[in-house]
Amino acid sequence: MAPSETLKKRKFAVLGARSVGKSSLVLQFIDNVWHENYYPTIEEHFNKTVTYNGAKYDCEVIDTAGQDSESILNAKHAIGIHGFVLVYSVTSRTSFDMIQVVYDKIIDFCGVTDIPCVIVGSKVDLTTRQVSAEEGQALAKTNKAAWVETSAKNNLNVAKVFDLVLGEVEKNSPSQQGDPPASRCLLM
Ligand SMILES: Nc1nc2c(ncn2[C@@H]2O[C@H](COP(=O)(O)OP(=O)(O)OP(=O)(O)O)[C@@H](O)[C@H]2O)c(=O)[nH]1
Repeated sequence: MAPSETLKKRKFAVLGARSVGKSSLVLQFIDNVWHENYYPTIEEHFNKTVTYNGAKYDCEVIDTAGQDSESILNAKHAIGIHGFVLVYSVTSRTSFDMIQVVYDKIIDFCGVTDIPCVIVGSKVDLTTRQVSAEEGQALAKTNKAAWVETSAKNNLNVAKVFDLVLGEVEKNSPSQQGDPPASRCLLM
């Protein structure tokens, strides 16, 4: 990197129902590791430098605890966040239904109509599918979000998730030179 070139910082929150594979996705992206065992997450932060459109970005990824429809959105997972990764499992209709719930909580909290976001259908290596690709795409279209299906187990489309969310963030960056607004949330 040229001395004058500054690393752009971007912060992403990974949200979704319990056990959909958020941590597995993040760990595969950050460290290229895969764990079969399930360890519920409280909250973990990771950093990775990625290149997008020839520029280097220092990406902070927040792996959050699983949500349900009763969960209150943690302010830390909306304020100062540039892009959102919303994960459901293609093997769980309930987790798919949670995506709109979480999306709506974020836009309500931030007082905006849409957010830079990628919707992720995880665990496509499993044969017990409950949510079709068409349903995933339709949900993403409704919410003006990017969409992709992944398998953390087989490292399928994992890097693409973060490429897509970075793309959604940079799309909203006016000049694509400066920093885009971080979720446009204000603390009063
Ligand atoms: N077959 C398969 N299993 C997966 C995949 N991703 C995650 N799992 C499994 O699903 C279980 C839950 O994965 P986690 O990554 O811990 O899920 P999480 O969403 O972080 O869970 P919470 O911390 O409770 O929110 C674990 O047993 C993983 O091994 C995948 O791509 N394929």
